[in-house]
Amino acid sequence: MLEVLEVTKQYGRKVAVDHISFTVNQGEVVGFLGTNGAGKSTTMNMITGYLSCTEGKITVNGHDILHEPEKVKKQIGYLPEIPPLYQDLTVWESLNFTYDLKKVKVNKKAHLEEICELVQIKEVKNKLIQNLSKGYKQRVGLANALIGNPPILILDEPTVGLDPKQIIEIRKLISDLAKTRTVILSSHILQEIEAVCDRIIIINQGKIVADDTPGHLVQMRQNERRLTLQALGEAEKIKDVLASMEGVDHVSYAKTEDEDIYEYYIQTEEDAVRRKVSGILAEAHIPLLELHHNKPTLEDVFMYYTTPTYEKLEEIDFEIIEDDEEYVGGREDASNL
Ligand SMILES: Nc1ncnc2c1ncn2[C@@H]1O[C@H](COP(=O)(O)OP(=O)(O)OP(=O)(O)O)[C@@H](O)[C@H]1O
Repeated sequence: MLEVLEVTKQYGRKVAVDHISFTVNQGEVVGFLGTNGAGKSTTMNMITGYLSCTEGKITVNGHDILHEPEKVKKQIGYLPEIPPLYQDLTVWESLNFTYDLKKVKVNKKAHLEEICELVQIKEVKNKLIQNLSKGYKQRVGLANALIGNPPILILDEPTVGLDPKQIIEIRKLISDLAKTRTVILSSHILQEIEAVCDRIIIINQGKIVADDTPGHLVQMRQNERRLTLQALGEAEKIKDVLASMEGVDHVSYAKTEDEDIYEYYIQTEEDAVRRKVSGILAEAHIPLLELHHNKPTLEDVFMYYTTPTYEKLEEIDFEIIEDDEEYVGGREDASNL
């Protein structure tokens, strides 16, 4: 079990990680999510002992990374964002070098061959690392992390910079590895996290803002129903009609390519609103052209926990005409969750 307890990291006056705590149990596959600069790499570097904590404590199966670094490091395989590979070694030389550094005890040749088979790098074993594609370099990085059979794998953005085919291959490889190991995976790619992880930790500005299963995080946003519709007529009048409906929290609108048609964005916590919209508009003799119910996705969850209010509005795919003060309230609620 990995335990991160009230851990803080300061770079000079910059607080990169701020009193975070979480536990990862054996066999869990945890996605570590956050925007650029949120503190993911700093946290991973502290867990793996590459960086010391300014405050707090990290233990792996009861061993403190600060006091028993060798014991902890033996249990962790780390694939940093940029794998540190000696470009002028062949793949096989690189693996041998890591094996020696890690002072692994199992039969060398058999162990390294098994890993080459697992990450599918047998065919490039004798190639110089500098001549490998980025996808293969990532596999070699992963192979290095697997030397010594560590039960915990920490992977920092393992698919960044890879082409779509390589991404699919590495993702499949991670899923296979996760069957028998504890994995902490940092990524910006939500489909990746959703495909591989059974738990998500979201970090924002150095603080943990969410820690749950992907399904439950999405479910918690179910209350926030959003309807998008297009209707024909005068925008302000239509907006007033929609806003007058019981259960509607907020309405905004934006231009479409057709100058008579605006798109309306309704925020509500009641499913009944969706059922009543067409009737209300018909009563007011307003032709309804389209109506969509936007179900929350993991992307919505991520945006909810990591986006400042003003960006949240900009992120919507059309020009916002209204100022939305209710979003400000919503944001404050969000940070309390
Ligand atoms: N060595 C350093 N000195 C000073 N500040 C640093 C250092 N390393 C990171 N930071 C700062 O600490 C914060 C967290 O950085 P970190 O690299 O952990 O974020 P991240 O979530 O991994 O981001 P990314 O997704 O871009 O890799 C950022 O504001 C970053 O600028």
